[in-house]
Amino acid sequence: MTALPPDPNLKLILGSGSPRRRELIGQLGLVAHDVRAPDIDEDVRAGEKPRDYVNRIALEKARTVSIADDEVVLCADTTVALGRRIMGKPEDASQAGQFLRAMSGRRHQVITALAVRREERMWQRDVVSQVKMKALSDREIGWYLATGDWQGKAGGYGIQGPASAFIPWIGGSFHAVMGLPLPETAALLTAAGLPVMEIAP
Ligand SMILES: Cc1cn([C@H]2C[C@H](O)[C@@H](COP(=O)(O)OP(=O)(O)OP(=O)(O)O)O2)c(=O)[nH]c1=O
Repeated sequence: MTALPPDPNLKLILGSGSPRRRELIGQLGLVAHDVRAPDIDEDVRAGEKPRDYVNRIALEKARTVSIADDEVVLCADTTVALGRRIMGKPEDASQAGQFLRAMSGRRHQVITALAVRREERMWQRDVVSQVKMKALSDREIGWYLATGDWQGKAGGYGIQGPASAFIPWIGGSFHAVMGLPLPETAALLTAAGLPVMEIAP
């Protein structure tokens, strides 16, 4: 991964409509100059493995967002994998319920892929985390679905919200499960020349 020198005039574009990602870049002390949500087809290809899928989607998002030469765009994709099964954002509460029943009492993986682009150069990383979900009763699933918190979240749950009551253990990065691994994000943006964690002279 080639690293470019820091350029104080470079502007950060958040290539994501996810409010979680906007909040998480704030933890790195970053404020996006603009937010441009990518609009791409997120369908899984036949036989595609979860890790290949998320990396492909993150790259496609970063290619799709229009940027000027003094801008760098950060895109990400998060998906839940139960073995080879890919669980994206559920279409409705019934599908969210199916996902939760499938994950109940088991471990699954959450993969977040990052893609940073500046002009035609691309920097990419992925982070794989393991998440254990306790055995869920129908009552617990019903309660969670009624909160509406499952909407717009891969696998139909958010570790940062009420579903935290279902997750006794994770191995990996909490922030990556939530949508953006922070050390890796800082490293990719730094490599692309965006000043992150710089001490003013
Ligand atoms: C597993 C999990 C996912 N999520 C969220 C993170 C992502 O926003 C979402 C997965 O969908 P993504 O397709 O990664 O992102 P998005 O559609 O929300 O936004 P964009 O494509 O514009 O970047 O699921 C949580 O917030 N908490 C969790 O615990």
